[in-house]
Amino acid sequence: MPLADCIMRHLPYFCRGQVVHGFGRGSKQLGIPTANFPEQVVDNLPADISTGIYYGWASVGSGDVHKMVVSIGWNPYYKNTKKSMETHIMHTFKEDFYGEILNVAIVGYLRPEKNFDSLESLISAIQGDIEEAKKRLDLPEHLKIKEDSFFQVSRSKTINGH
Ligand SMILES: Cc1cc2nc3c(=O)[nH]c(=O)nc-3n(C[C@H](O)[C@H](O)[C@H](O)COP(=O)(O)O)c2cc1C
Ligand SMILES: Nc1ncnc2c1ncn2[C@@H]1O[C@H](COP(=O)(O)OP(=O)(O)O)[C@@H](O)[C@H]1O
Ligand SMILES: [Mg+2]
Repeated sequence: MPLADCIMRHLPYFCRGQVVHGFGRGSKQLGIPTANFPEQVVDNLPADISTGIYYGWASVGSGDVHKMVVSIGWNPYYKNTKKSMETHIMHTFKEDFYGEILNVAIVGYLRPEKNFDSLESLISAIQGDIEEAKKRLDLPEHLKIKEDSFFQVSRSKTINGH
């Protein structure tokens, strides 16, 4: 089966988990903070979902649903030994949300993970991903996922306190 078919079979992919600390490499200082999922959520990803850069929707706790990009893999630029799943939400938050529940719906695939010659080229690739994701998420087929009951449930759950 072609790689893209393999990936698309799993999309949209919904998952949630508590936001944990990453490697603290200062992605925040670079203007691109990424909310990291715990190991358990990463281990639960379908075995044949390819590592790479994806886009979709995300909410924190019972908050609003925003556009997001997510990186799944070993960050070849940093040569991580542990697979990570990190979400950058296209929204300015008033404060950090470590420990809160992050809800994500992955709807599309952008590219494989790559190594880069410099930090600047990694940053501009990520900025390119963000712009591309913003555009693609305006397509009706993706916009409808924003309204999915997955996000509604997380809202009512929290509001009703169970
Ligand atoms: C949209 C997006 C694309 C990314 N693409 C790559 C990539 O191609 N190669 C790579 O090594 N890391 C990539 N990263 C991961 C960054 O290297 C990572 O977010 C950074 O190391 C910060 O890690 P930290 O949260 O542990 O501080 C990407 C991250 C995002 C959000
Ligand atoms: N727009 C955003 N997208 C993702 N995380 C954000 C955003 N704004 C603030 N944050 C906070 O920044 C943290 C991630 O920053 P980062 O520099 O990647 O550190 P870490 O290495 O701990 O993941 C998230 O866990 C979250 O609490
Ligand atoms: Mg991070």
